[in-house]
Amino acid sequence: MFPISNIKVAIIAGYEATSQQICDQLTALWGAYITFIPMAAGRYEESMAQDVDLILVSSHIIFTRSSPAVINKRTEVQIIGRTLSKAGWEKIKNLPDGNYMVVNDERDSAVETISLIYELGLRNVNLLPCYPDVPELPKAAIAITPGERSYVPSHIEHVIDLGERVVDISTMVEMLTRFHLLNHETTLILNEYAKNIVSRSQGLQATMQGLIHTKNLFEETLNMVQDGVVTYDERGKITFLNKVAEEILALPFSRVANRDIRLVLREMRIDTSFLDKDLQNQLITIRSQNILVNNMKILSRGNVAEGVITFKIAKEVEELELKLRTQLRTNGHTARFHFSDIVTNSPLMKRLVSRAQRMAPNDLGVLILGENGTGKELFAHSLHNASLRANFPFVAVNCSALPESLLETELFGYEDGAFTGAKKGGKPGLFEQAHRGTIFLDEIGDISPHLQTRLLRVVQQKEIIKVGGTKVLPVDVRVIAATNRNLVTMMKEDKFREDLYYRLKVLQIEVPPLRERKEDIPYLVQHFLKKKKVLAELPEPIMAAITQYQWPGNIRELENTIEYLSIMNEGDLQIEDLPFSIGDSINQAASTSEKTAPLIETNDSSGQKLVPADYAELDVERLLLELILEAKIKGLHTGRKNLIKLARERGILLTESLIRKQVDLLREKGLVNVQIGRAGCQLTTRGYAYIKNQEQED
Ligand SMILES: Nc1ncnc2c1ncn2[C@@H]1O[C@H](COP(=O)(O)OP(=O)(O)OP(=O)(O)O)[C@@H](O)[C@H]1O
Repeated sequence: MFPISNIKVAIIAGYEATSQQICDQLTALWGAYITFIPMAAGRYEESMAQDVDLILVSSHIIFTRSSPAVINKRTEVQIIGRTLSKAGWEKIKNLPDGNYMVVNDERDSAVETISLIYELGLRNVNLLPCYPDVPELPKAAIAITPGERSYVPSHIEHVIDLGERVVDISTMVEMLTRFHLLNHETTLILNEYAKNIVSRSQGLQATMQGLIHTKNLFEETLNMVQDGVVTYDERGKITFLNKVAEEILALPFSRVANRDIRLVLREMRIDTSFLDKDLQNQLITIRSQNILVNNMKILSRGNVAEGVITFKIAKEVEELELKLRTQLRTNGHTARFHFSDIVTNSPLMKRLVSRAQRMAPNDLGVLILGENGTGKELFAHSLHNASLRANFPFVAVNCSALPESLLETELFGYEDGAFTGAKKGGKPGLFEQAHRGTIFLDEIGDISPHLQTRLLRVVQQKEIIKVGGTKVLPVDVRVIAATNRNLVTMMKEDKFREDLYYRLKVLQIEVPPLRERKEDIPYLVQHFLKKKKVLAELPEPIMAAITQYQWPGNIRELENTIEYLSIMNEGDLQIEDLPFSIGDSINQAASTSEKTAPLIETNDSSGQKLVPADYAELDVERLLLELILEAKIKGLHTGRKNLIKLARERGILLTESLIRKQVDLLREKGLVNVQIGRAGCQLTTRGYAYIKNQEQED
């Protein structure tokens, strides 16, 4: 354990009694911070033998009397300034003109007291020194003495006792500053003390108050910081500990103030090697707690470095990180599905689900293969939710959705200033955001060779380097990848890295297409109808058509079809209400067996006869522009499917290929804009004008 106070100060005065008296005064004020050792002038050696941090001498005279040989050159020496108490000063401050003897235990002390009284402002009196072996007693009827009544000549009847001289404020401030003890608490003590003494240096006191205020403000601010902060000076002496640092080290600042930082840490069995360099976030152990430590040197005075150490409790950082990750999960990085969401009636699929359930708690990578829309993502979500990482983020990335450079910065993040326009402070990548969770790399077969190489590093070494950075960041992420492409063929064609393939496919799941598990179709239809809550079941002919269809878009296509039928439903669903592709394929199947059958010729729900449009008679250009406008007004997507549906409502049958061709022509004429993706086509200003003109002509 540390002693109550580690700072030792020797007090040397002409007489032991005087040094004891000064010692008592100072101990009463600062005993909690400093140990004072009283010494008589004749016993310097003894005091020097003690390893003290400072020697306080009662006057210049005592200092010059001591033999230089006995003054330890390394120990600092400070002269004690003394003054009068307010009560003592009150007794003399209005004395009338005249002679007064000033009595003390020795000549030097008497002279000192005289100069003090003059300095404090009593100038109208004539003060004469008087001490035990004075050659000639001064001619005065009144004696003034600072607590040394016993030396007053016996014939003097009128004695003014000023009381013991007291240590001046400036001496206290100098001593406290030397030991970095000037803080809020010590300032309060100083202020109280100042009320009862006459200060010899009023100006200095005011300046000091200002400095103390600034310092207190600074320290209060550091006490509000949530990290532990320790500062030390160029000699390695501790100059400040904020409250958090006191808690982490379980040490009050007063016990370590001005002590060597290395010694203090070593006494606590803390590895001090971090003090030799500037470092960030090194993990050390303090009192069985994992602490992240930062050490920074500050060149504030010439070339000598002072230092600042900050401590963070690693658990708190982890908790914060966890909070951030929980937040991330609520911000979208979360797995929505569980194995129980996989609807199936196929023995093949049931076996697959049970295999996947066994893979889930294992931390190995999983490669999911299968055509588009077969449910690969559903499996990835379910694997994560059934794993030990379920409480951490699930980050899904579609590798084919972004251009290479963007995908790279999304995945790995970038450092501050990595490229023009890079966000200040850099950006964390998705791998970082998935830390302790799972990253799902969908369409992995679409990534470039360069990214394949970068990915290999993460999968192999579990570490990333940000774009434009050099720092290696460890990440703890499980990788689940999926693709509809044939990676084995791609490897043979040198389009996919073999080492990456084998790393990814430690565990493999192959989701069969819907046409290979037809028994799932009615089951899934029922499931999606229930979800839509519009229809209880589908009419038999539609159900038959759906079961017959090959479903190239698999479950996604089936789900969309059910959604489409729910919208189309007006109580009497017909086969022609099926999306064109399905109806088309059924008809194609029919036409191969019955070559004479018309493309589509039936009644729709309104009893209107639908026939393929006679395009020669139709202003297809105008029709399409109107349909696009109508879709826009109805808030529908302007894709081909909706345009076909709207045309049907007008009793006109359009084919997808006709629409595609026609839209191309309209675009060339500047009447429509075609946007890539799901945005579909939009009328241009010219397109609107065209319709308007046509209407006017009509
Ligand atoms: N067995 C199933 N039970 C219920 N819904 C399913 C099932 N399989 C797939 N789905 C649904 O079908 C849609 C497509 O599934 P998912 O996105 O998982 O397929 P995918 O194979 O990842 O597709 P892609 O390769 O195009 O990314 C989703 O809405 C999903 O919820």
